[in-house]
Amino acid sequence: MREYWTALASLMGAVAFMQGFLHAVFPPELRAAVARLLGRMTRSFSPYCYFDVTEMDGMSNNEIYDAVQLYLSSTAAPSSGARLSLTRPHNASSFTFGLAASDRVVDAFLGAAVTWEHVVAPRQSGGFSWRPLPEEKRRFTLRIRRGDREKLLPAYLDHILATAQEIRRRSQDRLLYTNARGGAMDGRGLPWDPVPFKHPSTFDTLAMDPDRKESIKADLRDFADGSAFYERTGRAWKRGYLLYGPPGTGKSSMIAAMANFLGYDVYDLELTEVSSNAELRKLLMKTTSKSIIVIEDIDCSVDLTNRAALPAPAPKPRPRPSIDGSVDQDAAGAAAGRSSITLSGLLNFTDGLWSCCGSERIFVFTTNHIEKLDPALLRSGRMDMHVFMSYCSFPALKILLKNYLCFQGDADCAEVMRGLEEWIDAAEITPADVSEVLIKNRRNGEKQAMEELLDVIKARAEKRVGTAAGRKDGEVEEEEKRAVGSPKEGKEPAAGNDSCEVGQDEETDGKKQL
Ligand SMILES: Nc1ncnc2c1ncn2[C@@H]1O[C@H](COP(=O)(O)OP(=O)(O)OP(=O)(O)O)[C@@H](O)[C@H]1O
Ligand SMILES: [Mg+2]
Repeated sequence: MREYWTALASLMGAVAFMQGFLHAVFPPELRAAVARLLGRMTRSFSPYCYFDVTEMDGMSNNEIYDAVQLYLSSTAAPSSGARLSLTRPHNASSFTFGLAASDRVVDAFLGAAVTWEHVVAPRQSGGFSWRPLPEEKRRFTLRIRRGDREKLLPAYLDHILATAQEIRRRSQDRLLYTNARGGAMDGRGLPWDPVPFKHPSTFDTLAMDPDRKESIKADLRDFADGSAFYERTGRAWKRGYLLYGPPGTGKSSMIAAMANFLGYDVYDLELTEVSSNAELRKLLMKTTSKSIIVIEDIDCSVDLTNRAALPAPAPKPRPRPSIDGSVDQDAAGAAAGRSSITLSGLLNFTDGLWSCCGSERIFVFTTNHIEKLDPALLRSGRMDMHVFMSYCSFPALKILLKNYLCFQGDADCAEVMRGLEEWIDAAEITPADVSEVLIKNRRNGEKQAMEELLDVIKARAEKRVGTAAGRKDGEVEEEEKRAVGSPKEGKEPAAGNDSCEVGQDEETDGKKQL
């Protein structure tokens, strides 16, 4: 035993001597160069190639690293044995999984297997940085077979980026953006202010004719799945909706329902805060795809009619005429200290070449007065769908009763239901007004709440009939014409221009009238 310990001690002494000798003869730089050379030689004989995706790209975050992390959260099945880390992104209400440090996961793409490794090493301190850097250096290393490199790489990376974007969209709560006054930029140089969008309106809670609702949902679904269609037909991947009807009929609720249905963000564009067409274009360029761009009350936002001849105010500097002699409208508007957005500027926004930067965007305009809109806005191809939000119909009322009173059609309410069905159309009451009555009476039990509603509806209908009878025929007709969204559901809407005179659910030149 003694000899054994003696032999071990002399061996360790020899190793220590050799190590000291090697360190003295071969400096660290030389050793590192030899290690690199050996690594290169092994790699050149290896059947695999390796790609590093580092967390930091210079001083900024590497977008691809984030995307890979998210992507692996969807592919790294727990059965693969990988250890997953749990995170919750900013503004999100759900958790996402990621690969933990020094773990590996195997993925397959186009029939080829690839391996991802998450490598974490401590960061060497030293060096000055304006921005605090993470204490660890993290990277993903992708290993693929040499022969698969050509076939896989670009397509696989595109697939990862697209999947990560989709996961982010699903896990992240919607955002509602508003444009800052006068195009002012925020800290990130963006003209839009985001807030979490948590509107509870969905197509289930929206009170409208079920067939029309289904057809709008189908249209939205077709749009969202229409990537190949839009590419094949050479059309920009965007769609325009014009929602019109009296106040309180659910136009804004419909926009929220659309956003929740598709999982899109909403850009609420306040036109009165935009001073020129150029600014409008900039705002458009800073929107992301998979979003709904909304202009509410388009008829009152800015005066979009007859803007061809903007008079230059006398005391202010006159706008310079351009080479062709025409007056610069933006400069004229700015000189006048007001918005100089023109109709053509707005049409370019939705229709022109600029509208195609980015993709998968829905434009929604709302108005209470469709007859006030310039026909150019309503022409075919401008707004693909014209949706008339009507007064509360009986099928819509049933949805409200279900939502507010959990009413399932009890037999002892049959009488009052018949009354509601009889009077609802004549009352021309909005879903907003019906909701108010139901909210106020919902604690009194469903039957009493419905009876209260019937009283309100009857009183309204009688008042309407009485008022109409008290006037001369001509006056009534005149009022009918002026009345906002006077046509009832199913009747032809009084759009006052050619583009709206199509039957319900009929499609003309890709534009639908609902
Ligand atoms: N069709 C509807 N289905 C369900 N709720 C509705 C509907 N219409 C109106 N409401 C209720 O009335 C409120 C006001 O509706 P909303 O703001 O969507 O109307 P609007 O048509 O946008 O009105 P405005 O023209 O004044 O902007 C909503 O908060 C919602 O609760
Ligand atoms: Mg509204």
